[in-house]
Amino acid sequence: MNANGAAHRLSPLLERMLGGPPPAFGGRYPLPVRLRAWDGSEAGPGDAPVVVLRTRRALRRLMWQPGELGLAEAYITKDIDVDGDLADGLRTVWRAVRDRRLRPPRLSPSERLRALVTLVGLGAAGPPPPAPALRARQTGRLHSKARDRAAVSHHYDFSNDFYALFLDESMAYSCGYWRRPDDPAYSLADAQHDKLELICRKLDLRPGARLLDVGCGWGSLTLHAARHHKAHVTAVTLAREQAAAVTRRVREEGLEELVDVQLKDYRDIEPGTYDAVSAIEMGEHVGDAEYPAFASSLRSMLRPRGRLLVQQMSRGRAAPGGGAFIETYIAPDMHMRPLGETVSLLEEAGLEVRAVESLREDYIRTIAAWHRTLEERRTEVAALVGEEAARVWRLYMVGGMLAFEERRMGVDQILAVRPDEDGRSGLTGGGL
Ligand SMILES: C[S@@+](CC[C@H](N)C(=O)[O-])C[C@H]1O[C@@H](n2cnc3c(N)ncnc32)[C@H](O)[C@@H]1O
Repeated sequence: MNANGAAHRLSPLLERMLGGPPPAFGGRYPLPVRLRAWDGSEAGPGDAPVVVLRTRRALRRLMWQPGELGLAEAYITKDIDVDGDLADGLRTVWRAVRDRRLRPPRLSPSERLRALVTLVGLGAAGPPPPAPALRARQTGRLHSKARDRAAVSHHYDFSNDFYALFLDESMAYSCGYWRRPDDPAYSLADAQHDKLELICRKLDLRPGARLLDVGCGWGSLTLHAARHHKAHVTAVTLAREQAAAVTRRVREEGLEELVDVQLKDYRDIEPGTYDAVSAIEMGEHVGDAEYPAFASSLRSMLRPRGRLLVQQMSRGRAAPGGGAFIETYIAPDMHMRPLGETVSLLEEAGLEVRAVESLREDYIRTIAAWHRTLEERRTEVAALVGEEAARVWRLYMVGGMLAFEERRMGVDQILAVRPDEDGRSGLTGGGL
């Protein structure tokens, strides 16, 4: 073993930089992971997940951009890696942050100087490396129509072929409803079908009913409602590639009489009196200040006693966005809030909330299924979108799974009605 190897020189430095406040009886918390450096040297606990610093450039990234984004970018560019299961590695780091055994880097001026000397000694000091080209660049006023269009385009116009590689055949890009999770023959496609059916039942869709599907994605609910329930659907998306795909699918299935696809912002939807409105994992894009007006416009689109189904992710008030990595590489400008606050906002808009159902565990299963397929098809994925994008998506999937597993995020279906002026809801009480 090389006791003078890079890992041995880095380990105490990182412990000093990142270690939480010392435990009651002195000493420092050891790093929660084992380090393996580019020269093959290793340091740290023997039974911990192994973080591999493949290059000296990894240190430059972390030095110039400490924290979540620097770490993520070092992973994306393959400067660092996790040996074995990425979820184990992230889970370990996340728990150490949660338990304050790790903290954001903080150094006194003299420690900073010593850190620099160590890095120079390792040949790892230098200017900041360029960021990966996949970064989203957001300009303009937050949630202006132009900025929202750009944010939506960054994520959803990325590549229809790529999404088709890992979504099930319905192309649902939202949490499924796993009715029989213990049945090995029960698949993601079954869970998405059961989710779509559940939504149609909650919305009481009957032949001829008029549904407005706001944020229709690649058309999973739109097509299901038209195909199986003979509903007339107005399907709205802000993503050009999605609108083109839904239009093509509608034509292929001969559903032109039932479906009208509109490429537009929800703020530009023509007034209507729909029997039902759905917003399936679209509200996360709306923004905090804009949500009351969004909720009002959903209500205004309903006829009296019409029903609304919102499926939406939730998150603690202290961390309403997706975090630095997701904001920069996946979906900029997302805003989530605790479930109860969304319920209040819908009620303040004049809607009556009738039922709330949590699907948190279902999202762990849904993302696990997407992730499994992306891993099984990793060669095709890399050929289609490139190795860096494949690594962005691996990080996104694994990080998302952990967030739902550890209850940092939730996802819920909220059923609401627009009562008529005499207060009648059209529902008869319990039981949907
Ligand atoms: C996560 S996808 C959900 C897709 C679909 N509902 C499903 O379950 O598969 C979010 C959708 O919201 C749409 N969206 C986001 N912001 C929007 C806006 N300002 N106006 C209209 N649609 C928007 C996106 O275009 C995308 O179709």
